[in-house]
Amino acid sequence: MCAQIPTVLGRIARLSWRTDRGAVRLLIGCQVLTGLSAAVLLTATARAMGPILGPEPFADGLRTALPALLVVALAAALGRTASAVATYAERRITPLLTSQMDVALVEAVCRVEAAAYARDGFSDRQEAAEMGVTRTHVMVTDAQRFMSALIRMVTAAGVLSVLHVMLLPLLLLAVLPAGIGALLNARVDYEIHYANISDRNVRGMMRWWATTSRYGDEVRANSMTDYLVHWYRALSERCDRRTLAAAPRTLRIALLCSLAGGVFLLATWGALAWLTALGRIEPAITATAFIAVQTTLAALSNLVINGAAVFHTSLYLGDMQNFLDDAAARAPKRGHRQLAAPVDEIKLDEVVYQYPEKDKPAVDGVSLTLKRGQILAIVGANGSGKSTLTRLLTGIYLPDKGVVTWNGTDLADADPRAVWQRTGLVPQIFAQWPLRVRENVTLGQSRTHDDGPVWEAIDAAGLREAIDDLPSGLDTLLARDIFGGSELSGGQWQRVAASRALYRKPELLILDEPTSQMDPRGEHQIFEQIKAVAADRITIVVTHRLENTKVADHIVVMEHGRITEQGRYEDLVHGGGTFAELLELSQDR
Ligand SMILES: Nc1ncnc2c1ncn2[C@@H]1O[C@H](COP(=O)(O)OP(=O)(O)OP(=O)(O)O)[C@@H](O)[C@H]1O
Repeated sequence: MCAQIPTVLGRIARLSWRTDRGAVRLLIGCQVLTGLSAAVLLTATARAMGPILGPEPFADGLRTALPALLVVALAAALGRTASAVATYAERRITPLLTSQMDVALVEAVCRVEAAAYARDGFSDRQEAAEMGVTRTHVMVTDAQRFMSALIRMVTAAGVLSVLHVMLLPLLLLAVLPAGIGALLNARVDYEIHYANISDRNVRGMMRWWATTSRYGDEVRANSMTDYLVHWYRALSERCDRRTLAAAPRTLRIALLCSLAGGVFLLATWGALAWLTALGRIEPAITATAFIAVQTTLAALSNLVINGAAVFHTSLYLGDMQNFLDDAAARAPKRGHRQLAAPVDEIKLDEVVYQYPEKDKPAVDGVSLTLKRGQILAIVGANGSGKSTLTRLLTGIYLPDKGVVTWNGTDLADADPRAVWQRTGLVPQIFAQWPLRVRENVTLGQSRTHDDGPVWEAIDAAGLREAIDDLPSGLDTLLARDIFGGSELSGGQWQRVAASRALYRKPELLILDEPTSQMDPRGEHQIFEQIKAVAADRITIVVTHRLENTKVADHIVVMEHGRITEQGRYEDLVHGGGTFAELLELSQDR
């Protein structure tokens, strides 16, 4: 365990150095000053005690000792000032370092291949890594206190060794059990933390879902509150049970270590008294010995306690580093080929994709060719693979077998940014960003000071009236939970999602159930818009409203991950297949 401490200290030093070199220099300077002042203080104390406790009259002794006493006072003041400045330097580093770690974690998660989210335990490992960010808060403080205690201990121990060689080993034995206890308890804490990760992760997610105002109506009207609170409490109790189950273990460790430490401490004081009684330590410097023992004891205690804290932190930092390494390994490793503009053809050739932990492919041997100007409609039962197919078409997922090409370039070889710069997606479940209207439309695009294109996209989705009604138009914050924020209706939010995709003027426009929450007027407008802009791009519409597929040049019907029927609307309506059956069912009311 102790072997890890230098490595962790080195890592903390490197991270801190990268964050604020000036503060690190200041911190190191203060540490050195603290150590020096402790050494000067002890030496000057020894000098002062000689005349004060010597044979000459007390007043004369005091006068003789005055210069040494002044040095003691100055050293003490210097030590305290250095310690205060060290705290300031540490406070300059910690917030920046914590934010850096936090941003690194968020960035790592945002940059992994989307397929990584479906990997078993990814989310739990992320939760474990979050603890590393939290511990960053105390990391520099722990390291600084450890180093400061080490320096104090070295200086005080030097003085103590001069007094008698036996005193230092005895003191070491007195504090060692406390150190071992702290390390063992750190390990127990970490084990409990690890055992609770899954439950804590689920609890954190459920906390958000249960308390966000977004789902407040559903929670109340469906009488979910009691169940959710009960469930939340049950999860909390399960975590608490694990924590409590470890309490006797930590008590045993603490008691045994205190006992051993107490015995050795008694032996140290006994040894000091014995050495004084035997005259091995002069009575004149017994007071110095007393202070040296006290100082070394305090420094040693701080050393082992902060050493254990550094070790404790290292466990969580280890999790965070493992997660960051894992996320880096899961970042897209595709080629760097750029795409020739415009995108004239997107082709899927015998494409297969299976989610991890699933026993059947979600998309199973699909071949398809899309040409610029074409509108493709994808229909099929729930779970037939439509959304997964759109993820393959955009390169969000790469196929397990087969290839997806854009203008003949395999997406596995293409720079994903080049692909996504040309894509506009309205997913089934879209984000309702707690941002202003303008940012909700332009998010991900370079900033423009002209609102013309934003209004154009808003008009295309029929959203102008709703935006005009908002208190600050495009500047209105769309977050009802935030002071000054406003809220839109479900259909209006869906129009925002459509505006967002249209604003990008993408070469591939994918709309997955884009009008599921819209009124007929809104739905009509969106499909008119799709037709109006179709000539410049490839458009894909995924829908269960089969009437809407009339806009499409080509329709594919998916079943169990395969294309089982395809053609134009009129062909499929009279084809006697699944499409005709589904259409008939939708009209049978
Ligand atoms: N992220 C995921 N992880 C694991 N399995 C998934 C994931 N997303 C989808 N699946 C599975 O893949 C299959 C196809 O899902 P997909 O979402 O592509 O269907 P869909 O046709 O779009 O369905 P719907 O009409 O309900 O939107 C389903 O069996 C589903 O359970």
